[in-house]
Amino acid sequence: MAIMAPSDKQLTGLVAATFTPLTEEGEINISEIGPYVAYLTERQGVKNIFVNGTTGESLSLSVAERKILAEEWCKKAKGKMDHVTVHVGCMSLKDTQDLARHAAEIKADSIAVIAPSFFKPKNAQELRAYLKAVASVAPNLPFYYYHIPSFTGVNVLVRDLLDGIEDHISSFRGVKFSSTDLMDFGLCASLMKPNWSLIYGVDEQLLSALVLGANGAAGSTYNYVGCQFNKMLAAFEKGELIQARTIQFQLQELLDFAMKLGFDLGVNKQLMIDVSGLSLGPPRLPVMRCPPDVAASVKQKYHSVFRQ
Ligand SMILES: CC(=O)N[C@@H]([C@@H](O)[C@H](O)[C@H](O)CO)[C@@H](O)CC(=O)C(=O)O
Repeated sequence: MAIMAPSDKQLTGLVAATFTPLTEEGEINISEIGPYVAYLTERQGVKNIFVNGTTGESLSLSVAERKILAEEWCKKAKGKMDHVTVHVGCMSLKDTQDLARHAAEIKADSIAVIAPSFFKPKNAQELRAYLKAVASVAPNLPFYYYHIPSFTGVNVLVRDLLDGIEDHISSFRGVKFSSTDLMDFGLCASLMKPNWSLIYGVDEQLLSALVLGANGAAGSTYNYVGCQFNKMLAAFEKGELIQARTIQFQLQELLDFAMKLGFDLGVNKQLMIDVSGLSLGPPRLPVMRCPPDVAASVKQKYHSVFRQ
């Protein structure tokens, strides 16, 4: 059994899946990361971040850019954030291992990995072998499988993956579960070990996942409505289900409105820019910038739903 580093603290609560600040020309805008960290901690009450995930456009960034970002987030989060998870998944095992090694060097608190989506693992055994090969290069870093079948097309049931996983990956610490399959999620919850975390990633139905046993939540909307979700978590913990449901319904109302107008990363990033005032720039092609009329109506909806 590997001896875990002192950074092996359990991941719980809200985790903001960060957007990547880009300049208007599409280059990394590193100078926005310090203000971004301050905005999350001070205005949203969010103390955990998930860097270079789907929201962070990781698969549209080069490995070199991802290293620069991960390094800067870790630097700026030091002493301010409780936990920095770096997503290291790429299409190639070698690139993924490279990023996993790098995350260990820069002292990230944990890593998460999606399944590759071109040549896909076909079953739990193949997925486990892939994850083991990644974890083996950073054996002291807490390791999470990141399940996001809507993007990867890898529909291996997570409960099958969990079967005996610690015999293969001693640093395994849980799952970031971004699927709407609540039966698979519930079965994972029933298999959880005390030092694992089950982090849910579909913000619009977080409350259902909390009922089933989620330890926390990682998502894009916690960047700009984290303060509301923290109220929902507090209400849930106190057993005030009606209050928790009211907040969940508010977010559903906002996203339902945005989805009808074509909610995607471009719209999501623009919403974050409008709410936070940070200069996060456009998304990277092929994702398009949010059209101004869509941005204006989603922003108006945000203010009407979350009237302070
Ligand atoms: C598919 C997707 O983008 N899911 C988001 C959610 O936060 C999502 O934007 C939200 O639930 C609205 O659908 C997160 O799970 C993604 C995430 O955590 C990441 O950056 O990897």
